[in-house]
Amino acid sequence: MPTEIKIGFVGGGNMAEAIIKGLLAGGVPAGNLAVAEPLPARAATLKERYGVRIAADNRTLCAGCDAVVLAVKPQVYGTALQGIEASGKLFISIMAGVQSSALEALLGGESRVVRVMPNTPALVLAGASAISRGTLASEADLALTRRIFDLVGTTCVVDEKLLDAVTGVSGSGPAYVLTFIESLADAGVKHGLTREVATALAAQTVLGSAKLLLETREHPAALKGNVASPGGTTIAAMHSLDRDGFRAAVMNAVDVCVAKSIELGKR
Ligand SMILES: NC(=O)C1=CN([C@@H]2O[C@H](COP(=O)(O)OP(=O)(O)OC[C@H]3O[C@@H](n4cnc5c(N)ncnc54)[C@H](O)[C@@H]3O)[C@@H](O)[C@H]2O)C=CC1
Ligand SMILES: O=C(O)[C@@H]1CCC=N1
Repeated sequence: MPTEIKIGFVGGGNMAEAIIKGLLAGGVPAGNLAVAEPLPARAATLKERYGVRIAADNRTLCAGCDAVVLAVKPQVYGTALQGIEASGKLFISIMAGVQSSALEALLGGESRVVRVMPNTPALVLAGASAISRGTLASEADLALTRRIFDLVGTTCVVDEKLLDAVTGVSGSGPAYVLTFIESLADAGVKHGLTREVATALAAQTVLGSAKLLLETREHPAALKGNVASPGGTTIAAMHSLDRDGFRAAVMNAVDVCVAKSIELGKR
């Protein structure tokens, strides 16, 4: 990561904080990072925790940066970017749904836009991000964006049309997985475990299963088969999950999430 690059964040919420943490861990000096955040208490927290500069407003922020991360909610980006001078900068949007063409049209000029769909495990440097480049961004812009997001987890490059699917799988995915962990822990409590023990067992089971899958590169069904002994406990549980529509529930949730991402992009 070039340490001289100045990176600004429009919006200093959860995802901005995650990326800031990664950049600092990757050796970018705090003095080269700036945030424009309208909530004074939140801005003060970011300054105190990370030593980043706080810009007076979005225009001032953008004027002093080489790359600008758009980390506001999709519903407010129109007002957040009013009067911003786009030329000569890279805009990295992490907003769900918002197309690079819409940003290019709003920013005007030769605006270089790269889109990223990260996720909240970036906060502990274990995120998964998919990246795609707008029409005016260069290969170097894509490479720089990838280097930034490599600092907070894994990255891949996809066609922009697939970013809604990415949102359905990994962008929103932590919420599904955490609900699964919560349910598994609830079941443990129902059967007599303490909340603390049940949650620790459930969370480690998800972490360990993911690690097993990523390290062996086997198909999940094959690894699942290794758990299920003939006539044993697991296959009885799997039958119950299938009867209750577990897989369909997950796929339906992703359908709804993808549709919502597409809808956000049409506003
Ligand atoms: N939270 C998540 O899991 C993920 C979120 N995203 C995307 O990241 C973006 C940010 O999400 P979060 O960090 O979760 O939201 P957040 O609500 O934590 O942060 C947004 C921040 O923007 C600030 N803000 C509001 N209006 C502003 C304005 N006009 N100018 C500058 N700042 C303004 C808010 O005060 C807030 O601190 C969203 O567009 C979302 O689609 C993408 C992937 C995952
Ligand atoms: O819920 C949302 O809209 C954002 C985008 C992906 C995760 N959170």
